[in-house]
Amino acid sequence: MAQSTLDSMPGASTGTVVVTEPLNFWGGKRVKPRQEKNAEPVFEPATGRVLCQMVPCGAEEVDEAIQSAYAAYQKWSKMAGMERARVMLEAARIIRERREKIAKLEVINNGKSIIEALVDIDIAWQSIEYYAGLAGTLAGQHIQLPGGAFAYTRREPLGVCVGIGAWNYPFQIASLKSAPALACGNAMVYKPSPMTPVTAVILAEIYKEAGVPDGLFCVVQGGAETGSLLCHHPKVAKVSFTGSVPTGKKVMEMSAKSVKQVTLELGGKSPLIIFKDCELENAVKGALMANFLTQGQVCCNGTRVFVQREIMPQFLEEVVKRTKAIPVGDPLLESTRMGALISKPQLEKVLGFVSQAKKEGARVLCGGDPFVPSDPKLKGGYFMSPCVLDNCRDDMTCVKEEIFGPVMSVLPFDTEEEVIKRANNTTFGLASGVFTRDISRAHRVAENLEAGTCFINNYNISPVEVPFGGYKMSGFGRENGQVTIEYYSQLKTVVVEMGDVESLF
Ligand SMILES: NC(=O)c1ccc[n+]([C@@H]2O[C@H](COP(=O)([O-])OP(=O)(O)OC[C@H]3O[C@@H](n4cnc5c(N)ncnc54)[C@H](O)[C@@H]3O)[C@@H](O)[C@H]2O)c1
Ligand SMILES: C[N+](C)(C)CCCC=O
Repeated sequence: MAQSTLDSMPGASTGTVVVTEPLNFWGGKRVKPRQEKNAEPVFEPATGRVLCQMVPCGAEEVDEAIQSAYAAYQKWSKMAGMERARVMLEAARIIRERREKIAKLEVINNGKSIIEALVDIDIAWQSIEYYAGLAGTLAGQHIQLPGGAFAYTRREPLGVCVGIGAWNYPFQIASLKSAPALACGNAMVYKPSPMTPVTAVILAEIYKEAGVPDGLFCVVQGGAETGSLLCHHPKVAKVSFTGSVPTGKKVMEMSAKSVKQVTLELGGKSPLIIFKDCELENAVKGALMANFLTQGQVCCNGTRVFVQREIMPQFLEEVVKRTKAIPVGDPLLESTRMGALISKPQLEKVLGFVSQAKKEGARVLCGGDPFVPSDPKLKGGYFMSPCVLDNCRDDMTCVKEEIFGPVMSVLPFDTEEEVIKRANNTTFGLASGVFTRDISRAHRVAENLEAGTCFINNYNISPVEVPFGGYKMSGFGRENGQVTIEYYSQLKTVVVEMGDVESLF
């Protein structure tokens, strides 16, 4: 079964794939949905054609998946870290071996370019490999106490963790959440976005093939209702959520009812600050990387580009020239650099932001229109031309709200003090960036920006070894890096008396 969806991939082209296999996975196998009458069509963004049906899981199915994960957790958590590592390394190897096929399926479901999807799949296996490396290192402390007594700590798993993902990095988010969870000895029940249901189940099959106990990584399909069943389930110890701020708040509220641990990876409106002493070509390239990956549908994008006034004309000329040259079109072609947005409503929402920006006084320097590729099969796709907005002010909607599309807002500034104040004037705090040749300024700015990440002289690179997560309303907890072990484990203290009990009673 694992191979059936992927087997059609090598020769697959845009507009040809239909996925018919069940998309749920628990108890070690794909599971047919029970309530077919609730099926929702899932669209291929590049064509607007129906790719598959997503049937949301109800309470019984969610419970079955969680019970199956719990049974697997009891076996997996008793294995040595080194044993878990061996299985995880095998899963990473299989992903690496099938990277092209998985990337193709991701493109067909998500609309991003194949060149980006391949990187996403590489980050996925790297994450599993990285946490496999840490699995054997989990250890506690030994603490000496008076009279020969001592204490020690044990790093223990939490139990069944739930992962809830967004649609912009479907396979990668499922991997980034499950890798540290499994390394620590937990099981995971994962719910992908209802818009991108097809690749998480491939990950589940690969874990199974690699040798995890049946049920260790389960996939349940669905939207808000299924997500809420997961957050309320009494056997769930933790919820790791990636998505928007409003949904993140709901997840936190629901999890609070039974005091579940929560990690929230939420949205952003990140500032990218370009000083006049920067290396301009790199700064322009950085601004493009900060705005146009995955059609601009990236949480940590640097969508408020602050440019020091003296270099604004040169910056705009170069950034517009390069933006106009971005090849938009069939995401499965290697030459394409921008594919289709996730859905028609998302495309309309983003175009609406551009119209609103114009009404509020912004000037469109390029793009911002629906784009119809010449290839007839792409006529129904959700494409738009990447957009650069000039004449922006801090009070404009396009500067304040997360657009989640290929729209860069450019703002002038004069001094470092002023720009830091303006950059921090947001409820979000996911990422930030600074371009300058002045090393002291770079670190001073990084220190003063209220964001979970600051990129110096680059943007949107996130190796798996480096922690990633938000400040302020962009969330809390971290993904990637060693620190994430702490978010998927708990510390038990064992206190050992070696003498007699000195009782006060
Ligand atoms: N910080 C990060 O790492 C990161 C990464 C990717 C996306 N995002 C953010 O995600 C957003 C876009 O993704 P989206 O549109 O899928 O977000 P969303 O909040 O609409 O949905 C995210 C997930 O939550 C589920 N969900 C919806 N309502 C729920 C409920 N009541 N209870 C439980 N689950 C529920 C959805 O089905 C989906 O799986 C943007 O704001 C973006 O910035 C953040
Ligand atoms: C890999 N990137 C580009 C840093 C994206 C992280 C996930 C946010 O949407």
